[in-house]
Amino acid sequence: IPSGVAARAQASHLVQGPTSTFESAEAFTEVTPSAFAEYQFDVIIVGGGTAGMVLANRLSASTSPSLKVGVVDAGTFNPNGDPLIDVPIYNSGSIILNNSSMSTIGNPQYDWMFQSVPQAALNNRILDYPRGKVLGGSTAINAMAWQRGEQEEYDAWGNSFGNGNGWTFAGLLPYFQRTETWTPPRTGDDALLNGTDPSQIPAASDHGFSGPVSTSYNTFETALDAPSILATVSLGYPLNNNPDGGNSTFLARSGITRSVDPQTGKRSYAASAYYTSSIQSRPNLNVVLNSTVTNIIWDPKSKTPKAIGVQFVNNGQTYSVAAAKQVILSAGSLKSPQILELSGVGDANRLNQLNIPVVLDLPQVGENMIDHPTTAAGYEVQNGTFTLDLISNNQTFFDEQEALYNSTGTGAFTYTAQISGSFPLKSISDPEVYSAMRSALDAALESMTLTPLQQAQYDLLKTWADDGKVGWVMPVMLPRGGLTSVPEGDKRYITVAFYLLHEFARGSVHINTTDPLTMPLIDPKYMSMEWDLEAQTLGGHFLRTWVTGSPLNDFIVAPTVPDSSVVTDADWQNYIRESLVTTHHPIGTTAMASQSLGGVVDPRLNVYGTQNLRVVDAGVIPMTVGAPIQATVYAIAEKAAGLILEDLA
Ligand SMILES: Cc1cc2nc3c(=O)[nH]c(=O)nc-3n(C[C@H](O)[C@H](O)[C@H](O)COP(=O)(O)OP(=O)(O)OC[C@H]3O[C@@H](n4cnc5c(N)ncnc54)[C@H](O)[C@@H]3O)c2cc1C
Repeated sequence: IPSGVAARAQASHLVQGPTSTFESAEAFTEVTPSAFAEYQFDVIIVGGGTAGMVLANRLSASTSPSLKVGVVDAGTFNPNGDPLIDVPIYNSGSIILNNSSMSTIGNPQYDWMFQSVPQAALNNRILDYPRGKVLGGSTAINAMAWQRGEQEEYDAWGNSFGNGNGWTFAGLLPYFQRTETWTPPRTGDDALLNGTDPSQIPAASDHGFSGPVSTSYNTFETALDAPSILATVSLGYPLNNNPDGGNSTFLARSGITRSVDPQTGKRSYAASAYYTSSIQSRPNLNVVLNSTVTNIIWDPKSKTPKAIGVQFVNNGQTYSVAAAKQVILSAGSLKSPQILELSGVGDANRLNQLNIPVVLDLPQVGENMIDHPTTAAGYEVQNGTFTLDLISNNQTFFDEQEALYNSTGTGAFTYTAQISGSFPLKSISDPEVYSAMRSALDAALESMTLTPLQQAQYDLLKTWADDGKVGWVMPVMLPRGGLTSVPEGDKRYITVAFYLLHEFARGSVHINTTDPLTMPLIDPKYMSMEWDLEAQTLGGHFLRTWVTGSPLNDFIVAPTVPDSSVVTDADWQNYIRESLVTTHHPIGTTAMASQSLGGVVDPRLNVYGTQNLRVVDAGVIPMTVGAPIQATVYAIAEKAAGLILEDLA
């Protein structure tokens, strides 16, 4: 059996292998920072990530108005494509191949490599917080799950936070569709669940067919995929035929949608999709790389704070670039608040302490951080079970799959986690346990001083939990080990994990220094609310139940980590405190909500109290949805592009 080292040698071979994701490598010419700073832009986009590249594309396409658009990104871009980004299996390369240089995550060439502050409720652990630091942002390093949340969750943005009908599920649906070119899943004997007929696959009418991002379904399966779905059926849960249509609960019969091009088997992401060579050659669009924006430049003549440009640092040099009409912060939910605070927009007390002149007292900047934390459980499965462990422990399999991928873009190298769906809390809890949790929650909330936004959010969350319709935990299956324990020899594993979709904890991200190149203090405050820990504990019990469902139970040998001694609530809580990590979906730090609720941006995504300044990224999501968030961020940016063009016309 080949060693991991041999597997890594093969893998590094592959790094030179695959060809460009882009139509042609010719179009992209890197602009120098000094040349970029000289241009007279109408719009400057800070951050060429998920939202930023959508805006760059849509705004520079407009003829009325016609706009000169500049994008400043701190990361790099390889127009010839990059296997670590393009080849889906490398998303988890560091785990599968036990080598972080084989992965974008944990690799400073691609990842900001943020870390949280010590988390009091997690035994003071400091958690890694990866974020994409390349053109395309976090979509270049994410796990490619392409899911939407529940209709109620989006409707709340419009109806409960004062943003109006445009920000409801129905209002956003055209923008979800505008983003994607969707390829339906397989049916019949070829389907993930044998015999799935065309009436049981997702509704084409909910999807888009001419958008930049290619979305599709896995075509490669291990021995554990279908049994994991069927196990929930044997436990009495329904399956979801159409999880992207506004009801995302329970496991997706066809697997979840993913952002992978089914023709090439490559990741489809914000740079490959929205910045193709024809877009790269637009004369009115310029992108400057390796350049970190430090602050907004304000018009000294304007009474209300008016953004007229930004400063950025490239290779130790500071540059200023002008924006005649608009500065858009799309630096992501962990970085846009930092830029606002460094520019004097934030809580006046905090800014005063750092001697930053207060341009605008907007106390909610950087508050209201909400995420999806995760706990995972590993099991050893029967010897010889066909799992993805073969990639790291069987050289022949690796070679075959590498050759297959390079010639056809199919096979194990295209695998992304596909068994997932959200489960309402009541569907996995005993009624008595649930009602005890609810009483304790009410008591806890009564003793807290809530912001108006929290009050509105918690009212909704309690209703959703009680109604038992909105998903609360999201189980996910990975057909391999390496996540909770180091795989041994030729053994085979399954990892089951669950995301907590609706935390009550509210974290924050703030600066504690005026140095713009220092990472902000990221404090998700995970499990700081007892309810969250109890909900997460229910998730732990659910994972144990899941693997007892038939026919998955036939494969299970024994739990690895946590081991079989973890049984009671207290055991699970200890395990959760020791092992919980982020699922990488922080939102809410520049929330779109009415001013009376403490919003940072209005429904047109303008920063309250300013002129010519918007935030468009995951930070504007006022309360999280029960799904990974990339599809939602793309939809927000598509909608924002329309709003901006209307306002600038
Ligand atoms: C490891 C990981 C796995 C994930 N998995 C999934 C998944 O499977 N499915 C899913 O739906 N979601 C997933 N997500 C979440 C999702 O990808 C992100 O929430 C989303 O892409 C965020 O988009 P954004 O536009 O807000 O920010 P980003 O896409 O992160 O873009 C921000 C951009 O701004 C740039 N930037 C930041 N600060 C500055 C500055 N000061 N100056 C210049 N440029 C700057 C960054 O380099 C980056 O390009 C994952 C995220 C990560 C990190």
